Amino acid sequence: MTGKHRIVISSDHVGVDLRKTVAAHLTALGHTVEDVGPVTAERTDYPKWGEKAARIVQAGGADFGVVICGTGFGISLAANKLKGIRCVVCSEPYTARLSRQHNNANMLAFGARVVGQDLALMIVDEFFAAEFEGGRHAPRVDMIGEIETREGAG
Ligand SMILES: O=C(CO)[C@H](O)[C@H](O)[C@H](O)COP(=O)(O)O
Repeated sequence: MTGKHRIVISSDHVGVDLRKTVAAHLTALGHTVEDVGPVTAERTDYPKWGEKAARIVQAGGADFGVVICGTGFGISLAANKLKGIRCVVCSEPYTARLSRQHNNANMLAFGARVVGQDLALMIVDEFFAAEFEGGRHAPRVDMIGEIETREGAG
């Protein structure tokens, strides 16, 4: 999946400013960005924003999701509750690239209290420039889906 993507982005209250910066950056790069909020930085709860973006990715309404909270942890944990979502927390570009190449991550999370704006944009650029390599990595990613299936049936 090279080139331009459909990307949904959300945050909690901590990530609002960084989310708007990242959304503008991705739009300027030619991606189609759906910013699902929140609009203001009024205190809110990260699980609902992680779920909101993840449901859109899961339903095929976006190719990828970007979610931002204070650390990236809470909002990624919520997103990863949905079957088919592989949301990774990245605080630097190397793991962002590898998460696409090896893990076929379909959502990227980071913390607005962890990374600054410049580093966040480097992380995003690396994530969206990389492609899943398939090969030996494909059955491992499939195994994650099989765990989800077994868990759902249990
Ligand atoms: O990082 C987060 C969750 O993993 C959140 O963005 C918040 O920073 C954290 O939950 C603290 O919330 P607060 O109401 O801003 O203190």
